[in-house]
Amino acid sequence: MLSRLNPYNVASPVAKTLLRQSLQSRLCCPHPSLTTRSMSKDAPLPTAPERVKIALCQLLTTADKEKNIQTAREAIKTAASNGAKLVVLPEMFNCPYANESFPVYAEDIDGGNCPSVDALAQAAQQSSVTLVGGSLPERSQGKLYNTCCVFDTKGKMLARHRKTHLFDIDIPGKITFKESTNLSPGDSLTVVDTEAGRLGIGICYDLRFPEFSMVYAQQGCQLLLFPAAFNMTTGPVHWELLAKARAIDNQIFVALCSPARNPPGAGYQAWGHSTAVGPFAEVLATCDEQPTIVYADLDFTQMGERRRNMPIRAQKRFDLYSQVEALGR
Ligand SMILES: O=C(O)CCC(=O)C(=O)O
Repeated sequence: MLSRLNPYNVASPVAKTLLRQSLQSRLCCPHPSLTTRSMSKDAPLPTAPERVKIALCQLLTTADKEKNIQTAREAIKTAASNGAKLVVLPEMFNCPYANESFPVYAEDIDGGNCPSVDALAQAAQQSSVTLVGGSLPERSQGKLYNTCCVFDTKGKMLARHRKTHLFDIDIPGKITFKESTNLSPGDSLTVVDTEAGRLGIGICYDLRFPEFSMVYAQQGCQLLLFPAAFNMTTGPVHWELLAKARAIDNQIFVALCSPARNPPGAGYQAWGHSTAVGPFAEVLATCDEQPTIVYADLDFTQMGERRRNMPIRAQKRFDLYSQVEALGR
């Protein structure tokens, strides 16, 4: 059994085996809202590494889809040549972040009409990296989603995460955005086993919901990855704070990958500041708003140490929290 004082120590070989067994048995009756990929009987789980070098590609998106795809390809190649094993792209990397753009740039992944997705698969394979392909507008059965595709080092798509919490906000005089005008929400959380570790995938606004990240931590994820595009109102105050909050809530690694900031006058100005945070809420790497690639070396064994030092998971008083859902409504 996992030690009560060390419930999260997924880095130890024994814990890894137990976690694997427990997750495999859970596959028989998975919770309908949780999608766990690459865990079929014929696809053995990749061995979780103890360390991984990640690259957060803060790309400048333009109205030219071809150009955006090419920019992504080049960044993936550069990141791999600098030793990154896991490469992450920003939210809506192939189009301007605007409700009017989503239907125009959308791709039908199931229908095979998806040049951006094909390019990502090829780039992952050519550079032999695990790729979390930011997000793009996906068209499926008459609906549009904000979708993140994850690829293995052979270019095979391991998972698709559809943004579950849509960005519908109104801060008068500052920012009003209603993603639900054109997009539909996804209905599942996405845990992906990759050569770079067990990943929990969210998109931007998903970061604001602590329960979302908590489920991923409970599922043994090592790293929470959020392609995201915060804005000039919430970015300065909430971006790093939220990354640190999710990291410290769950004693887990968190990384956020933003687009670079478009010039003043552009329809949407992203905050930038792509950032990786460790399980003690320490900023491991960050940047400003310019196009760049942020690299971070993650040592997953630190999660076990943090959780041993401060075993908050085992100390939780779930007996007192049962009304959280009712109170939240
Ligand atoms: O939560 C925020 O402040 C920004 C979220 C956002 O931009 C998004 O979900 O696309």
